[in-house]
Amino acid sequence: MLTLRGVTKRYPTGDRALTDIQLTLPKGQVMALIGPSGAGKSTLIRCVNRLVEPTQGSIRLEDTEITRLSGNALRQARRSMGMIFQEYALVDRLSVMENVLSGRLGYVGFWRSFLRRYPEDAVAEAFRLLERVGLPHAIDKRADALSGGQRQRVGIARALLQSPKLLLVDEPTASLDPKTSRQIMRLIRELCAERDLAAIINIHDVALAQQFADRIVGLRAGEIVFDGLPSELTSEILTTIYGEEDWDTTPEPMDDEPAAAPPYVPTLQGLAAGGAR
Ligand SMILES: Nc1ncnc2c1ncn2[C@@H]1O[C@H](COP(=O)(O)OP(=O)(O)OP(=O)(O)O)[C@@H](O)[C@H]1O
Repeated sequence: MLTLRGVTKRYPTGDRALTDIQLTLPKGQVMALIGPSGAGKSTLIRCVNRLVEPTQGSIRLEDTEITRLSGNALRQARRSMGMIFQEYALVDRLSVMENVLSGRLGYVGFWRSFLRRYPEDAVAEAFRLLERVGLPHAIDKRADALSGGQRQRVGIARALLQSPKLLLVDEPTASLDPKTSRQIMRLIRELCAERDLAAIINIHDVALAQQFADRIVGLRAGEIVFDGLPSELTSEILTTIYGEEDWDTTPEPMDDEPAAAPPYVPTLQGLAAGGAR
């Protein structure tokens, strides 16, 4: 349903961020995009909705050749791709409901949205979505009164109000604690399953990616170096993606430290044993 062929991005500075990316994402598939800083993950996600212009290659969403569009047609195509951001991108002084409704800005006319008059069906759907993401009691709260996890739930509801065909998710858990991160990833996964919605999730946390994605794509220096199932992600493959590291050990307490519980560090072994929290 989403197909990338030969996508290359070279920034005007000369940085080559992506090289000849070939990728097909079927309907309903949740794909995690992992890789070290600077590997090109954000660039790839942003090329799909053309927030970043690919230098070469083609991007197709169902029957629409995204790379050929401009003006109104591009705006329309972007509506079919919901974006969820690391820093939530909410308007702090607006209520939760108004933030969610802003997901419809591309549909209602400028004056209507300026006057904040949204069609009844959009308001009804926003209520349903806020209920679904677990925020039915926060509808009238200002966005800046919410916790990080609640803000991300608003971001998810806003993206879904667009009725997207595809979700583009950029480090959704980077600012969240481990438990909230898991809840957010679980929510995204469940919503994708309920709606047969495909998602590309750019994420640094490999354990979360393994736990909640159907497929993992590893980028290194702008190239795909792994594309497979979460269960296929071995230490060797992690080394191919990120470089040399001892992936299977957890830190030992120092001799003079009390034997407190070690900090949670997900390991492949722990995950295989179902030990991830
Ligand atoms: N606007 C830009 N202008 C020039 N170079 C850029 C720009 N944005 C990104 N780059 C370069 O493109 C490469 C890929 O960057 P990108 O942000 O896509 O990587 P990333 O994998 O998302 O990194 P991170 O995990 O740190 O967010 C890097 O070398 C980066 O310096």
